[in-house]
Amino acid sequence: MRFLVTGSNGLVGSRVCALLERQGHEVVGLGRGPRRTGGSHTYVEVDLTREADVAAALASASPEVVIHPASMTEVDGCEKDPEAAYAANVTAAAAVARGARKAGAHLVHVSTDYVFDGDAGPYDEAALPNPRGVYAVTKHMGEQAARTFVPGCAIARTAVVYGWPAAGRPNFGAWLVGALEKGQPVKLFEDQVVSPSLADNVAAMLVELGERKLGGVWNTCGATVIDRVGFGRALCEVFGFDAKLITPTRMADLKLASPRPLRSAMKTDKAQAQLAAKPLALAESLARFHAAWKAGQGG
Ligand SMILES: NC(=O)C1=CN([C@@H]2O[C@H](COP(=O)(O)OP(=O)(O)OC[C@H]3O[C@@H](n4cnc5c(N)ncnc54)[C@H](OP(=O)(O)O)[C@@H]3O)[C@@H](O)[C@H]2O)C=CC1
Ligand SMILES: Cc1cn([C@H]2C[C@H](O)[C@@H](COP(=O)(O)OP(=O)(O)O[C@H]3O[C@@H](C)C(=O)[C@@H](O)[C@H]3O)O2)c(=O)[nH]c1=O
Repeated sequence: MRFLVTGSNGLVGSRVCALLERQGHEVVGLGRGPRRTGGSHTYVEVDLTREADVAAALASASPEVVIHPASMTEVDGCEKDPEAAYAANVTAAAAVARGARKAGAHLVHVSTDYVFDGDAGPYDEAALPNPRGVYAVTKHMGEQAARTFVPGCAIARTAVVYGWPAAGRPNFGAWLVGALEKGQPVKLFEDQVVSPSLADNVAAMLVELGERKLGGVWNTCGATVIDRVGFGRALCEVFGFDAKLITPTRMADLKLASPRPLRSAMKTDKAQAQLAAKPLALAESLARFHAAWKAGQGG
């Protein structure tokens, strides 16, 4: 099948492209600026906020499936620059969805657990979003844009994505490993309960949603619900790092620009039951993360 993947220089997009290539699909990756990933897929440089350029890229690629992970993902950055957040998370999402519609392509639109207020997680796919903060609001608007132009699209929500090697901005897992392996202390939130997700596992679920042209909302995240300190301690056990380097802290103690949900974990029963690519439990995800890290170190 012919796939178009946005954000192909980013963490999720790069893993989606790599997996599609391994599976023998034709892949066109769209990214901003020069190509920053390997692989043999076609790469096209496009600023997704430029609607005419997006339309031209989609028309020329003529994909059967579009996977759209590209986004402004710096949560505090979005709060400080709502214009940029709106452009990247709403205008671009609408442009990609319009292009997919014109091409007659299926759309897998990638979104976030942060569409929820976090007052009552874990959430299933039927739960009603109540986004707080500019990142969350614009991601929710992006979902609506995708559904407007491609009603049969998949809305794939994921959460706290980590992977090695890190592509795109530093991810939570890679940031932790980088600090802990140097013996640097870290402060982790004990009061934020999430569904950490290994990038390769997320990619596998997104690709399946594309291949099977499934629509509707899907929680495409890890299967384990855990707070950030619990994640850090589990990571220390798998990597052999000193868990005493972790100091539990509360989110309110850090003066972050954007509000964040406290309990935005998501239920994975639907994906577990209906997808061949199952959401992985934390132990398995961390084992794979560790193996990738060791391989990257030549060990
Ligand atoms: N990472 C996480 O913890 C989570 C991510 N998600 C969602 O998953 C998706 C993928 O996230 P992830 O891969 O981690 O994010 P990354 O930040 O690693 O990648 C996003 C990519 O989008 C690109 N991009 C942003 N704006 C534009 C633009 N105007 N034109 C072209 N490309 C653009 C970025 O380009 P550039 O490199 O030039 O900035 C970057 O390569 C997003 O939709 C995000 O909201 C959901 C929950 C958690
Ligand atoms: C999680 C965490 C972060 N921090 C710091 C690091 C950083 O400066 C800031 C924000 O951290 P993070 O980037 O990991 O957290 P955050 O930006 O909230 O991560 C979110 O990203 C977006 C894209 C999503 O959609 C969410 O699912 C979620 O993964 O807080 C800590 O000091 N301790 C912690 O336990």
